[in-house]
Order: sequence, then C-alpha cells, then structure tokens
Amino acid sequence: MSVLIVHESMFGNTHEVAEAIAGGLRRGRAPDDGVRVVRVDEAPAELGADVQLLLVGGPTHALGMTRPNTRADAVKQGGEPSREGVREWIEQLTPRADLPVVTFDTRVHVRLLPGSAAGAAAKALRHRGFDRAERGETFWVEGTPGPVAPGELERAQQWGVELAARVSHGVS
Ligand SMILES: Cc1cc2nc3c(=O)[nH]c(=O)nc-3n(C[C@H](O)[C@H](O)[C@H](O)COP(=O)(O)O)c2cc1C
Repeated sequence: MSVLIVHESMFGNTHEVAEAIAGGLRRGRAPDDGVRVVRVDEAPAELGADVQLLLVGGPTHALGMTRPNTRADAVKQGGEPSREGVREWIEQLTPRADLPVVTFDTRVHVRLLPGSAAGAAAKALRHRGFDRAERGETFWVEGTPGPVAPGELERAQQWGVELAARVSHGVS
C-alpha cells in the first residue's frame, strides 16, 4: 500500500500536521512501506496506480479552500508563496472513482466562525469524480501564522495510526 499526502501550507502549520499524520501512518505500518508527503505545487496531476489512499490537506481561508487572492493576503502577512492551492490541483486532477480519499484542514478556533477547507475539498473531490472522498479532521492553530495548538500534532499522529489500521484491514 502506498499513501500520498498532498498538502498546502503557507505558514507551515498544515505541513507540520501532514508530517505528524505521516508519522502515525508509518507507526501503524511496516517500516519500508511508502508514505509520501508532497506539497500541492509539486503533486502529480495523475496519481500512480500504487497510490491506495490519498490524503489532501490545506489551511482554511475565507471559510473554505484558499484562492489566489487569499494566498496573496497570506503572503502579505508573511506566508510562503505557492504557485497553486488544493482547489486548483483538484480541478486538474485525473479522477479515480475507486480511490479512498480523506481530507483534513487547519483552522483558527473562533466561536461561530463556520467553514472548513476539509469540507470544501471533499465536496470538490467528489464533484471531480472521486466518489469515495470524505471529510476528515480539522486541526486547530492558535492564530493565522500558528502555531499549531497544544496537543494537535499528537492528535494528528494518532489519526494517522488509525488511518493506517483502516487501510491495512481493507475497510477504508
Ligand atoms: C487570508 C486568510 C483567510 C483566513 N480565513 C480563515 C477562516 O475563514 N477560518 C479560519 O478558521 N481560519 C482562517 N484563516 C487562518 C488560517 O486557517 C491559518 O492561517 C492556517 O490554518 C495556517 O495554516 P498554514 O500555516 O498551513 O498556512 C485565514 C488565514 C488567511 C491568511
């Protein structure tokens, strides 16, 4: 089994979460099996046949996935520029209806602030033809630049362990 974790991150928080999930997946699996963490602007538009689980993660911007204007805003606030985001990647991705896909995101914990990049990405993936795409977890950050809130990286790692078990049992 090979797991591909495609993620977008402007201040590094979603990247830390992606690495923690990868750590959990590796802990839950044989050591030399493939778990790859890839930035969205280096991710392939065609997924290899070896990919048996796809995780897609990104920061929540303006209640959903990032857009060019929200990314420009993040860069003004000190974020790293990115050629494209999860939204644009999904739009040109060759669909695989059979592939289990689980999304995740990062957000700030503000009361009554709705919206999640994970929810929006799962919907966009299903619309694109990934019939098995589902919304996964949200991980909290303490402000726009971060850091990741206490305990969230441990929770991400634990989630990775659970995802590994799910796939290796063939349930997904
Ligand atoms: C332009 C912009 C819009 C944002 N909008 C939201 C939002 O609607 N809801 C939210 O919870 N967080 C929002 N945030 C905070 C981001 O979710 C936070 O910066 C992100 O989770 C950090 O992840 P990263 O380090 O991987 O970029 C916004 C941040 C920026 C820069």
